Amino acid sequence: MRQFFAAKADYPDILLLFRMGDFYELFYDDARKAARLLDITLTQRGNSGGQPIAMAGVPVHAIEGYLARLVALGESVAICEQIGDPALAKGLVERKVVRIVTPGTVTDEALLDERRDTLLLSVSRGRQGFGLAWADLSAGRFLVSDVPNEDALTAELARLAPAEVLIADEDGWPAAVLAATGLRRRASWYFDAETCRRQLLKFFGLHDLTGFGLEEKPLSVAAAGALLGYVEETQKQRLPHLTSITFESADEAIALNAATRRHLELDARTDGRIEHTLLGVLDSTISPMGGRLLRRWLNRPLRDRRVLGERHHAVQALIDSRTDASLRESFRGIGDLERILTRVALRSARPRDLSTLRDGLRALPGLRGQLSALDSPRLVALSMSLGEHGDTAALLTQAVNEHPPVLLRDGGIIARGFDAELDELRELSTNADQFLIDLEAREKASTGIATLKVGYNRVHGYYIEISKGQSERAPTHYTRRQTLTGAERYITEELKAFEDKVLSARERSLTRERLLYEQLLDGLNERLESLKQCALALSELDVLAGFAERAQALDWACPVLDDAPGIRIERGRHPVVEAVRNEPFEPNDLMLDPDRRMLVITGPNMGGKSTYMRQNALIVLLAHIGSFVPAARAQIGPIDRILTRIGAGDDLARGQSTFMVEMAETSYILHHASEFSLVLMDEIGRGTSTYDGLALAEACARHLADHNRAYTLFATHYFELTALAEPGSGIANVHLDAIEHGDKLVFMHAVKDGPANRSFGLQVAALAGLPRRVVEQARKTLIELERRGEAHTPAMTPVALDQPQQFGLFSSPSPALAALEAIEPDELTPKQALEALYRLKSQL
Ligand SMILES: Nc1ncnc2c1ncn2[C@@H]1O[C@H](COP(=O)(O)OP(=O)(O)OP(=O)(O)O)[C@@H](O)[C@H]1O
Repeated sequence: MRQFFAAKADYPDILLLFRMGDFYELFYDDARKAARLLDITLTQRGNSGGQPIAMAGVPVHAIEGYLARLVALGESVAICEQIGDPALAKGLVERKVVRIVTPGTVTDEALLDERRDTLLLSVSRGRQGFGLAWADLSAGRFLVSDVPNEDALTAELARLAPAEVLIADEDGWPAAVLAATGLRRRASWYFDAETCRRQLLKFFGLHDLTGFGLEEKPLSVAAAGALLGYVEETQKQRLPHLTSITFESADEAIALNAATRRHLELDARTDGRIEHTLLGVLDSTISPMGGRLLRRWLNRPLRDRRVLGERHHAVQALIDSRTDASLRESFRGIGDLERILTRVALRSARPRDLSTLRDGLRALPGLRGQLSALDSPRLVALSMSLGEHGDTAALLTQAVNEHPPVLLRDGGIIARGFDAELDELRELSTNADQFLIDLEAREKASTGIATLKVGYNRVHGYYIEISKGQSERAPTHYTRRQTLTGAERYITEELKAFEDKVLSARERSLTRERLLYEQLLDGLNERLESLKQCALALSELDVLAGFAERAQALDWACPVLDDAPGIRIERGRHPVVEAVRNEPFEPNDLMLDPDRRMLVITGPNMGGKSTYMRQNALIVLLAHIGSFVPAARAQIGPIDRILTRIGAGDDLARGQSTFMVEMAETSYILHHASEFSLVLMDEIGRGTSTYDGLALAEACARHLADHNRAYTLFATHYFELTALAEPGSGIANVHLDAIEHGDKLVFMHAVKDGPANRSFGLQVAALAGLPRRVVEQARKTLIELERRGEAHTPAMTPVALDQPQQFGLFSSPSPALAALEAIEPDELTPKQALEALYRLKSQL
């Protein structure tokens, strides 16, 4: 226990797994926590200070599975191993923490999600905003950025979805930070900008940070330094694969906040699954690294139209030359080079990593050959980045067996003919039998003793055995080793030498093999940078070829991104709805420009309003990651943000009601939308009473049209809003329709100009299975309301809206009005008139 307490003292905040024979044991609170998290049995063992010690354990052979579960839950774990051979230890075997596994720093293949980056994020703060630094240790990527305010920080957290977040142990952090998984508080001094700067300079061996563009960025530097400190502390080894820091500027990307990502279901549905998301439809990449790059692209649509144009052009070139299919075929054998290279750098690469790397590099000449014929600047650049790597492939071909075993431990990795010494050692152990047969024959011949035998036993080793009767004839150079009842056993110089060689040969061959393996890793590490480049180029080619495949399979078109403001989409479709529907999808156009900035979309429930709005956002987004789009034609001017307010989901966990969430998201939109933003507003105002809702919806629509001047799609059930589309307002009406066929409703799903004239709410309710009696009752109430409403519903004008009580469906006449109606002015004296006026006033 003393040993345990000493180890635990260094890791008070994380679970300590303490190796005891075939188990890793946890004690006290760690045991209780692990028992809860892992559903393992909590037991007791011995006493400490009169109290029983709580204990829980997991078997050593199953550790990776348990670690994976803990890490997924955001837990960190220190692993305390037995050092040295317990059989040789005098007394207690020595133990030491050799490995710390944290959610954001894992690099073991078994603990990582193959198609998703695992990020460690560090956040610093100052008067100008927040600094961010994040690293994907499994890929050797290290990036920083800074954001001016809490909103932008929240958006970045949603984009990066880090597995672990480091912050200074201080108060007042924004809610989004505090809600992050794997949140770890570190002492504030870890975030000291000057110390961090020195730390970065030391780590990268630099004199200043200008090369990384970080000289004037103290917040980013603080975040990066704190991150690096944590990584060095937990990894307990050199990190040669972190070679630089990239500054990522927010202006380069189309801004998407957390709500927009959620509403558009880019790579996860609200329930966290990826089926029926944009990524689910879009991802046809072959390699895991391609899959990860695509996810990064999807979460960060770019604004640089030159880069995007090159991507579109590359996809078109792959389609035109029909190269995409064969290219994709070559990717099948390539594997996850990016993560393999990290394991090479961290020296945890397994034998099969090397054979996969070898096979990948062997495929390069073929790939480059396929690319060389293509006239696309991006593909040419990628082909260059692939590099040659012929010598590395040759080295690995010579060095590594075609099909090496899984583990280094048992040898058999290094190929024959690569190293003479290893070959000889292996020869010795495998050819021992033949040597002994030969030796026996030779000795028989030279001594003339026909019964002479060569044998082996574990205690005495090799021997030559001669029966008692013949032992007189043993030559003098035979040394007696053992006497049995019927025989004598001897050893000779030659046999002794052979014994030494053979017995140690296996041991020596394994040692030799390990040495050669290390040398091989050294060699690969010298070429790490260019190999990493190659892996990145392969990932991008995989994504682009995947785009080409999708474009053809799903009939998508190349979008045009140009300077002319506006969004013009012909025959656009919703990629996900189209993919999951059995019936054909009805394509729809969109036309927005500076004179037609807002569409008020009306139509029946289930008519397709939400689908239409989202499809346009997804088309804009797809165009900005370099993909083709589900439309016949798409021409898109500059876009800076996509903002959405769609559907209502209670955020009860954060103590916000449906309406509160709706208004908070709307407020964000009104504060952030510019004339280059695409805004989707779905049924704003429905979370409150009719008048409040209508008034809010109208005011928001006006603000967006007049003030933000954003491209806005505004779906609503308030027909009153259709009156906003006055000439010169920049607002137009479009609608979706349905037709009644007896009891049935047929939704047309086609977007037409002008406002809708009916909502079909009751019909849709009936379709949804509402009891007939309820629907009938609703129908009666509706007729009554419409009768009353007709008398009171004026056109939608700003003046009318200032007096909302005048046009609502539920308004009942005021007593003052009734009294006024009863007054006959001609029959009143001036005094009575004045009194009536006072009475009326009091009735208001
Ligand atoms: N263009 C289309 N072509 C074919 N089917 C469509 C189309 N648009 C929508 N749909 C189908 O209609 C369903 C309802 O669409 P959506 O949710 O967009 O309607 P809505 O008008 O927003 O309804 P509500 O007002 O009730 O929210 C979708 O799930 C989809 O299956």
